[in-house]
Amino acid sequence: MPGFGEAETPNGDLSREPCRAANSHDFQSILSPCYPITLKFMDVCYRVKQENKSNGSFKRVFSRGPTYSVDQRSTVSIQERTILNGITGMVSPGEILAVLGPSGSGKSTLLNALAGRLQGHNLTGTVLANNRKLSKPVLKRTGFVTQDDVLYPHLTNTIIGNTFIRGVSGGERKRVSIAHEMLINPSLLILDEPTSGLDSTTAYRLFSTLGTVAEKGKTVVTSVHQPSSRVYQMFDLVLVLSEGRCLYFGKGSEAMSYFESVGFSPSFPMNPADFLLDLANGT
Ligand SMILES: Nc1ncnc2c1ncn2[C@@H]1O[C@H](COP(=O)(O)OP(=O)(O)OP(=O)(O)O)[C@@H](O)[C@H]1O
Repeated sequence: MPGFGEAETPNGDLSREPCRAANSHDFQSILSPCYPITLKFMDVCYRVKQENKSNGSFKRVFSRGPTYSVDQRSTVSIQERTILNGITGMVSPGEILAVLGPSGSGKSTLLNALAGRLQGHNLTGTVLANNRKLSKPVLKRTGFVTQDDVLYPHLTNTIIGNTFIRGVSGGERKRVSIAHEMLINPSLLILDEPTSGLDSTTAYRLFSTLGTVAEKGKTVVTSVHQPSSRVYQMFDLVLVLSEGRCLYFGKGSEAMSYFESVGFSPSFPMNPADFLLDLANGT
């Protein structure tokens, strides 16, 4: 597994020669294919303001003709909701970081924050690539595969299609989206639910491919809903989210022993991912 500063040669081999861009920060070298990215994120929080409409009592109004009601005390209050709460972690070239958590726990929001896709004062905390704030050249070296298949749905004459325009299956479209992002030879590849719509064998194959991608010195961050145990063991690092908070960040292989040490262990052998999701769901 390559460490920071190890470079990929043009033929795809990993060399021990330090990557020039890791040591200098000139614009040209940052765009070269051998630029390895270590991603650090500290105390990432994302808050949104939400409108809460509450209807008070209704007054029945009687007049000639039909009876109708008037909303007398309809109020609108603005409430702040915390989607991500103090998320901290790090992932290096050659590693796969998997973000696990129940639906609505904040996985997509975190990936968007790490990919520099969330801006404004709603987002606080720090996201660094090689100890520097995310810059345009770094973002150009970042591939992002969204949860939805957004690849060319408007081009009705492609064989890709979308939900309504059948070309290829959803899973195949997903893989085309991933291949599309791989074309830019990203140093950092972020994938939101890449295995949704895939059967477990295909999901396993996909993660095997991502493992090969990581071995070439890329940094891979992915959210995943319900990985099988053989997929789980491919994750170097795991970050478990529950209602926007981090339940666990560390090596995937050490998650079970960590929870056992704090008094949580399954009563029978089970897929670590299932156990972690149960914990995140509070069951
Ligand atoms: N801009 C926003 N405004 C209001 N609510 C938001 C916003 N962004 C995210 N949320 C809410 O934050 C929560 C987390 O959303 P997010 O999509 O990150 O969850 P998730 O873990 O990826 O879910 P899923 O697995 O279902 O995709 C959800 O309840 C979502 O509705």
